[in-house]
Amino acid sequence: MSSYSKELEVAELAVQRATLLTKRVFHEKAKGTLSKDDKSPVTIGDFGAQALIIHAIKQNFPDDEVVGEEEASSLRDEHDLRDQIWALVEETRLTDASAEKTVGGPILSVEAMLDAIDKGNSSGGSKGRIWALDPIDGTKGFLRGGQYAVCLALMVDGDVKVGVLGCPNLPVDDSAPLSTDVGVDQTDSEGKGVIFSAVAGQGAISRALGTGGLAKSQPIHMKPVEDISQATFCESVEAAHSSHGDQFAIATKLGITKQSVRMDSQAKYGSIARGAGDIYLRLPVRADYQEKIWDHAAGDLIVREAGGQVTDSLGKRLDFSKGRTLVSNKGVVAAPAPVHGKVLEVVKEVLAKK
Ligand SMILES: Nc1ncnc2c1ncn2[C@@H]1O[C@H](COP(=O)(O)OS(=O)(=O)O)[C@@H](OP(=O)(O)O)[C@H]1O
Ligand SMILES: [Mg+2]
Ligand SMILES: [Mg+2]
Ligand SMILES: [Mg+2]
Repeated sequence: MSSYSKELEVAELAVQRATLLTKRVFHEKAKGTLSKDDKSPVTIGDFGAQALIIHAIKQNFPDDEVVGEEEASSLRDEHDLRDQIWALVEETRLTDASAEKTVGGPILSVEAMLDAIDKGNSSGGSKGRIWALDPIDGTKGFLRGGQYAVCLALMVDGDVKVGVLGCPNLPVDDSAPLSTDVGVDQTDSEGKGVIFSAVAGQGAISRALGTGGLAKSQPIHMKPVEDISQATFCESVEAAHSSHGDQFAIATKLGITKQSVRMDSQAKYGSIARGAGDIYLRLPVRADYQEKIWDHAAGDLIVREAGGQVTDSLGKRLDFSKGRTLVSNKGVVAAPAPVHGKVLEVVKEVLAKK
C-alpha cells in the first residue's frame, strides 16, 4: 500500500515554488497577458508556474503524465513574452536548498522550459498515473487583484489520490472570517498565503505558504452545520462561470439570508474545507460548457478529506477518468457530508422548476 508521501512532498513544494513565482507577477501592473482562442486570459505567471511544476514532476516521476491547462505554441514566436517568462522562471528558487533539490532544481534552458510547458498535453483518462495541473486558477481574479490558486492533483487510474492548492491571498489562519467584498482584504500582503493539501484516506491539512520548505501543518475540517439557514455559501465571481440566479434561488430556499461570498478559483474549495465557509455551489450557465479536470481535482479531494461531499447537481461524484474534461458533469455542489443530501434536494427542486 502506497502512502503517497513522496508524491505529496513533491507536489506541495512544487506548488509552493510556483505560487511564489505567481506572486512576483501579481505585484506587477503589466502581467504579460495574452488572450487564448476561447477569449480567456493567460499571463506570464500561468506559463511560468506550469513550467516549474511540470519540471518538478518529470524530475521525480519521469513516466507520469500531466494534464496541464496551458501550452507553449503561442510563445515559440513571441520572443518578448517568452523572455519575460524565462526571467521569472530563472529567478524563482526556494530558499531552502534541499527543498529546491526536491523540486528538481532550476530549469536549464529556454527550450527546456517550453518543452516542460508542452508536457502538460496528456489526454487524461482512466489508466495510470496522471497529474492535473492548473498553474493559475481564477486568472481573472489574479488580474483583478483577488483570489487565485495554484492547483495540482495526482490521479491514479482515474481516482484523485493527492491534491494541493496554493492560495497566496487567503489568510494563514484557518479560523479567519471570509471577506464578502471581492478584492477587499484579498490582495497579496505580508503574512498571507496558505497551502491546502490532502491524500486519499489520510485527511486534509493546511500550512502557511512560506518561502522555502514546508511550514508546520495542521488538520482541517469542515464546520459542522447545525442550522442550514445560517450557512455561508461561496460562488464564483464571474456570472459567466456559474449561475448566480440559480444559486441565489437555492440559498433562499434553504433559508439562507446572508449574502454569498464571491471568490475566484479553487480557493472556494479550500475555504469550505477549513470551515471558513460552508457550501460551494457552481450551477452551469451553459449546457455546452464542459468543466475542466484541473479546475476541480485538488479541491474535490481536499473537501472530501475534510469531511465534505462533492457531487454535481444530479448527485453524481465528479468523474476525473473521462479525459481532460468532466464530460457529462452538471455543475458542482460541495457541502459538509451530513447536510449535502439536504442541499442537493433543494438544488434539484430549483433546477426542476426552470
Ligand atoms: N463558461 C464557463 N463555465 C464554467 N467555468 C468556466 C467557464 N469559462 C471558464 N471557466 C473556468 O472557470 C475557471 C475559474 O473558475 P472560478 O470558479 O474561479 O470562476 S470565477 O473566475 O470566480 O468566476 C477558469 O479557470 P482558469 O482559466 O484557470 O482561470 C476556467 O477554466
Ligand atoms: Mg484559464
Ligand atoms: Mg482554472
Ligand atoms: Mg488556469
